[in-house]
Parts: sequence; C-alpha cells; structure tokens
Amino acid sequence: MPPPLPQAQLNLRQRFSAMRNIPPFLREIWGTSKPLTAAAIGLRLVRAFLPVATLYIGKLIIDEAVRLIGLGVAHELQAAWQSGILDHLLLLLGLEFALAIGSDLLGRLTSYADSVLSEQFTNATSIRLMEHAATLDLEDFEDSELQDKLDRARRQTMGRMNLMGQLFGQAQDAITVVSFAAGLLAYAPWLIALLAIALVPAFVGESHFNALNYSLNFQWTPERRQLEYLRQMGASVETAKEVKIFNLNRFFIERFRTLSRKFFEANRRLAGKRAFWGTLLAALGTLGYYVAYGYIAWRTVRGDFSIGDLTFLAGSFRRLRQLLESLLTGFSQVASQALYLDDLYSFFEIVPEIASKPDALPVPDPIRRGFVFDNVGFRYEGAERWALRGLSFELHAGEVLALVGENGAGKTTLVKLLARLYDPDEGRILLDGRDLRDYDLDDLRANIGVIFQDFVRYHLTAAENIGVGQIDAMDDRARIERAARKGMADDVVAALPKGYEQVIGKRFKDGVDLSGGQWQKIAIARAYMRDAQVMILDEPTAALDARSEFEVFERFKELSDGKTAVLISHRFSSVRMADRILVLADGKVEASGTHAQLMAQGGRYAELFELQAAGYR
Ligand SMILES: Nc1ncnc2c1ncn2[C@@H]1O[C@H](COP(=O)(O)OP(=O)(O)OP(=O)(O)O)[C@@H](O)[C@H]1O
Repeated sequence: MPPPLPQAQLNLRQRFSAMRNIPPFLREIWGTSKPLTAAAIGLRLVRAFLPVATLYIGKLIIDEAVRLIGLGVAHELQAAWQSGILDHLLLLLGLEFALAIGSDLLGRLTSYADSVLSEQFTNATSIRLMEHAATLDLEDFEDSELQDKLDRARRQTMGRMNLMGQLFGQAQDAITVVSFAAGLLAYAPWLIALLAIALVPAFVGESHFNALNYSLNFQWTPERRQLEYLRQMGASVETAKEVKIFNLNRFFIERFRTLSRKFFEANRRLAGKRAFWGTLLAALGTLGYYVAYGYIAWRTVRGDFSIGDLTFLAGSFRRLRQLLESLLTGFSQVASQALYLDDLYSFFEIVPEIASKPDALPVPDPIRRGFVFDNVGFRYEGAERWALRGLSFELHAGEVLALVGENGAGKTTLVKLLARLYDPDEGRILLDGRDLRDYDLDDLRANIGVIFQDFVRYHLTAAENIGVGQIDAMDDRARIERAARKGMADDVVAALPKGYEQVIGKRFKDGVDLSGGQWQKIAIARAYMRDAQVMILDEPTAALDARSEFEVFERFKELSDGKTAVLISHRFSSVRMADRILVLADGKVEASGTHAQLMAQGGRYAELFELQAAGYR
C-alpha cells in the first residue's frame, strides 16, 4: 500500500517548473490544426472585450434613464416616442441587445472550435502514443514502471483537453481583466490592488491542493492498474470460463472492493480538506469585494459618482473579483495539469535501446553461413538468475534445428534473442559473420518468422488472422489460402460458417470460437504467410493431437526446404525428424546431435525420450 500523502513531495518550484510543458503543448495544438487554433484564439480575443462594453453601455443606459427622469418626460409612450426624446435610450438598448446576441453567438462558435480541435488533438496524441509504444523494446513493456507510465500517459491524452480550454480561457480572462482594470483605473486605482491581495490566499490554497491531488493520483497508479485488471478479470470473455468453474467472482469483487475503498478514502479525505480550506480562503476574497463596494457606495452618496457610475463600478468589481479569482485558481490548475503533461512527455522521452544503427546492413539474401551464438549470456531485467549463460552453438543456413529442454531451460529466450527482441548481456550473436546488431532491425524481423507458444488470438476474421503474418499482403487472398493449406488451417477455415470472412473469437458479435488446436493451426498458417528465410515455431503445436503435430512438423520440414528453421517441442517423437537437436539445460547447451547420435550418447535426451516412449507402451 502507498505511504500516506507526501505533503512535501512537490515544492512550489517543482509545481511551477511543470509550466515548461506548456509551450510544447501549445505548439502541438497549433500543429494539430492551425485554422482551428487561430479561430479558437481569435474568437476569444473578441469575446474578451464584450463584458466591459456591455457593462459600460449598461451604465450609459442608467445615466440616460436618470436624465430622462430629471426632464420629466410625458407619461404617454407614443408621445414620447414621437418627440424623439427616447432615441438615444433606444439606440443604447439596441446596442446592448446586439452585444448580448453577439456574445452568445461568439460563445457558441468558440465551444464548437474547441470541441473539434480537442477531438482532433486527442486523436493525434493517441496515435502518437501508439506509434511511440510500437518503437519500444519488449523489455520496456515487461517493466511495471513503464506500464504505470503508459497508463498515466494514456489517461493524459483524454484529460489534457480541458487544459487547452483552460489555457485559452485564461488568456481571454486576462484580457478582460485588463479591460476592466483600465476602466476602473480612472475611478479608484488602489481598489484593484485590494482585490488582488485578498485573492492571494485562495490561490495558494488551490495550488497546494492541486499538487496534493496529483501526487495522490501518481502514487496510486499501480493500484489503479490493479483495479483495472480486476475489473477485466471479473468481466471478460477470456476469463469467464475459469472464473465460473472456480467461482472466483466473489474473490475478485472482494479484492476490487477493498482496494477501491482505500483509494476512495484517500480521495475523499483530500476532497474534504480542500472544500473546507477553499471555503475559508474564498471568504477572504469576498470580504475584499464588499470593502470595495462599501467605499464606492459611500463616494456615490457623497456625490462623487453618478448612479450609472455606481452600477458600472459595482458590476466591474464583481466581475473583476470573479475573474481574478478564476484567473488565480485557474493558473494553479493549469500548473497542476501541466504536471500531468510530465507523464505524457516523459513517456515520449523513453528511447528504445534496440534500434538500427545509422549505417545498418541489410540482411543477406540468401543467408550463407547462418547464425553463431558465441558465449551468449542473458538475464531478464530485475532477475537474479541468468536465463542463458555461456551459450554457444551454430545454426547453419538451411538446417532444421530442434530445441528441447525442460521448462525454464531457456528455449524461448534463445528464440527472442535470435529475433532481437532482446540483446544479449554477454557474448554476441553473429549472422554470416557480422554481429546481429549491425543489421537493419526491420529487415531482420522481416526475415524471421516466429510463432510463439503464447501467440496472439486476434479477434479478427480468419483471413486477417492469417494475413497479419505479412501485413502488406493482407489483401492477397491467394497467398492467405496457400498459407492456410501449408499450416493445415484450410480445413479449419472451411468449417467456419463464413469461411475466411468469419470473425473468430468470442469478443465481437457473430464471432465463432475455435478449439485450442484450431487456433494453433491458424497461427502456424500465419508463419507460412511470411515467406521468411528463418522460420521459428516455438511450441505452437502443444494443443495439436499427436497426428496433427506429426504432420505439421513433417510438412514444416518439407516446406522449409532451403530455409533455416528452428522448432521447439516437448514431444520427442516430432523432434526426431530435425537435422540436429540441441538439448538445453540451465541456459546452456548440454548436448547436440541427430536423434540417433543423442540416443547413442545415452544422456538426458535418451532418458527423456525413453520416458515418453514408455508412456505410450
Ligand atoms: N519475461 C521474463 N521476465 C523474467 N524472467 C523470465 C521471463 N521470461 C522467462 N523468464 C525466465 O527465464 C528462464 C528461461 O525461460 P524460457 O521461457 O526461455 O524457458 P523455456 O525453455 O522456453 O521454458 P518452457 O519449456 O516452459 O517454455 C526461466 O527461468 C524463466 O523464469
């Protein structure tokens, strides 16, 4: 559980240093749509002067009315109208009316520009987020800190739009304040200072609580992610089966309840304090206002100001107080929202370590010699144990190599290193004599087709599920069908009500679910979709029946003629057809050779083979 709220975690300077995020933020908004941004700003500029104009004309109307009263105008409206004595008053009323209509119209136009702009900006930021996430290393994704950061960043794309409205609104208010202040300056300049001083406490209070709110949200990111996870576990197609069988509903709900209650409590305490102090500090601002009001009223009674002046001044002060208050509190809100931008920007600042060098080589076509693992060691981030250590072997071009070994021996890790999902911590991997890191990353990945044991079940159509193996050939139906035949998925697809157009998986309407083995056949077809020089099947046959697995591997050997291939399986009967078998134990090669050689050696391989064979007798 997180420690209690860190009161001193963010000092004032830190809070305001977040303001440095504002200029890039504005630049991005401007970059999203220049015309819309210009419209949103231009409209506000005009609107900024409307309040003072409206109030001033209001003052003129009152003064005119008072003057007319003094003249003792006839009671007959018609007579007065005809005499033209009301013309000036009517003109002023007409102007006030036009201002009211104009202000309403401008307001609506501004909200329209804002909402369109914010939608565009949110979408653009979401896309940028996805694009950046795609460049990151697998290792980054497995890091829970990054996941927290990503989670916060994702929230920011949605939440930051009110920041835009607020910033623009602040600018508009600031101009209005200046216009009111200019009007007031002529009457009683020091009152403006009085108002400003009276509002400072409210401002400090606001900014303090905003910062606390931010640290609360920040600290609770891991818990919020857990809540999200629990919510998903408790209510999703993927988990429903097991949740029902084990009756886990209550367990998940209870966990959710406990955790969410703690978060709620922390939030509630903060909201309570905020309400109390907010009221108290705002009262000071109100006090300042009434002192000013009293002073103007007295001056009017003394005859210094007209009735119109009194209404104008009182109105100006009221508006000025509201404006200054919202400016000050708004400023602290902007500062605190800018803190949230830190999350977004710091996510964008993460630089992947695995990337192509500037002068990267293309992958040789054909690969001539193959891969060499030279004393390779790799340890997962934060793990104490080495997943691989002192691993040396060759994968010759054109050979079918099988990897066997007990759970956790390092087979999958080896494959991930081969595909450069990670780089080794020790030793090196060579491809045709050059370090794997010298090659262009995209080209390398394009030349390696891997299906992992935990391959993804895309809730898309059958054709798309296979097509994702070579995304640029997604529309090539003939190629998809060929791949399906090679992977023995053609029968699976043929049995679907809508064939290749059938959405598979239960998540969406009309989706049809497949058996585990059928999913695997689709995944294997995906591997064939990519006509890669190196093909790797990491145990994607575990759910296949014995005959199917045998056929898959037979075919795999046939079809990978001239290709370099790696397969991983726990079924020794399937593995024996490989050109060479590598037995891994504790992250290194324990033995290697053909099936016959390994059997003759009588080591772990022979022992495990006998064990499996005995099971069938
Ligand atoms: N993402 C990860 N983060 C941390 N440790 C990991 C990760 N993946 C695997 N490991 C650890 O690395 C070691 C090797 O795992 P690996 O998945 O390569 O084994 P494997 O031989 O493929 O096993 P299996 O037959 O069960 O698939 C194991 O000790 C495992 O706990």
